[in-house]
Amino acid sequence: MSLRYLTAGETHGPQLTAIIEGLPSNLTLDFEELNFQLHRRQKGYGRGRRMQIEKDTAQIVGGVRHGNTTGAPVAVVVENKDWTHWRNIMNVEPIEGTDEEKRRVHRPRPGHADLNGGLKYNLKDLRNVLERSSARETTVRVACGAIARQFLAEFGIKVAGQVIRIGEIEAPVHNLSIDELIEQTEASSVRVVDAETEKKMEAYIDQIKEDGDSIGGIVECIVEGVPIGLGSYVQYDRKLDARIAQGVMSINAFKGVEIGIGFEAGILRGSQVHDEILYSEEQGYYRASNRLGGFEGGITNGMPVVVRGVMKPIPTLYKPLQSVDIDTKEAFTAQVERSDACAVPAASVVMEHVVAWEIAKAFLEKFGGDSMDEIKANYNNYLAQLEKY
Ligand SMILES: Cc1cc2nc3c(=O)[nH]c(=O)nc-3n(C[C@H](O)[C@H](O)[C@H](O)COP(=O)(O)O)c2cc1C
Ligand SMILES: C=C(O[C@@H]1CC(C(=O)O)=C[C@@H](OP(=O)(O)O)[C@H]1O)C(=O)O
Repeated sequence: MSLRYLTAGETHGPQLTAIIEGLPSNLTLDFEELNFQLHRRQKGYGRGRRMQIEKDTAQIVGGVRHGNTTGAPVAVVVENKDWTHWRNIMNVEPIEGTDEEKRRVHRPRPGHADLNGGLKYNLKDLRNVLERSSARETTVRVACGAIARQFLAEFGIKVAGQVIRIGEIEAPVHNLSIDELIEQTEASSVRVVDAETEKKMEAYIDQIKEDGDSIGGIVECIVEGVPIGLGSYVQYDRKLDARIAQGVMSINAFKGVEIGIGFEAGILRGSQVHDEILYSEEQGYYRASNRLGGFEGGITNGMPVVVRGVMKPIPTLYKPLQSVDIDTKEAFTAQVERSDACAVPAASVVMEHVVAWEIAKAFLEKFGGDSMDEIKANYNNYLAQLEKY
């Protein structure tokens, strides 16, 4: 059975829920580390007031005993603290009340799922759309990814993320190791490694917010220690770079994905793009560069996996754009809901976990087994095979 999960829950409902299937038994979970990852997603300069209300904590309500997975589906719950303020508005049972009391949404926000969702599901209260389309759902996606990340760590695979750009401001290129990158971005409010860029980005976000506007950016995820051979060229849906791209594109507000140098590959010559092959006794086969971001033929080549994603600006604007009231069809400005001005730093944490998930899934497909011991034996066997090749 391949690794998979489903999520359920609304942004202002009682909780988000995820059920993960396909995890092996005897994976020891570090709950503190899991909650640390949820906490990281909540941070980042430019977030709105909601993040001050929530204190995201994962409750594991199935599939784990005494800290270890059992092989059964793992069920994860994250409560919405804000629900206490929305209890009546979000009631499952019918309740009497005016539109105002029900916080009905009827002036769709351009760029959010409001209008498309309303038309598609024939919903006249667009709250029914935004409650589920909200990026609040990424909380439990991070919880699932954090478990995947712990699984990968058992095999020495490390995941880092950083912000490359917020609007007009670009972070300078650096040469840090993955451990240094993890440490330094962790200490930054915008998840960059130098203090000067951090200050510039903060001031820029302040200005955008003051203007009643929003801003997007570019984020990067790096995964080190990935073995050669995950994914496959033999079938379109087994290409791991393609699966990672789908995962990244599925994050709310993401509009594009690049692997390695990505779109630059359309500008440069072949001799400037392809990574030359080298061999040494200690390292085996390796590459002189990593422009292709760790992939050839949809298969990992042992170099770090490097993925970039672009996030558009947040659709909810405090100075709203033109829209149409779905009741009267009259021109109106879009509804204003409480909102972030910039969620790029938070989104980079989401991307790390989405990428970790896809790699863990491909890892399990290759070295699959029902327990950690079985997977480790399969993995070591494969490493020995590579060595003999
Ligand atoms: C971490 C994160 C936080 C977000 N916060 C908001 C927000 O506060 N307000 C908003 O309108 N959109 C926010 N978004 C973006 C919307 O969820 C997204 O634009 C919407 O679901 C429509 O989907 P699409 O942009 O992928 O087409 C956020 C996205 C992410 C990843
Ligand atoms: C709740 C989260 O992000 C939310 C994502 C979001 C949206 O429309 O996507 C809108 C906002 O919701 P609210 O109106 O309740 O403040 C964000 O706060 C979160 O990231 O946990």
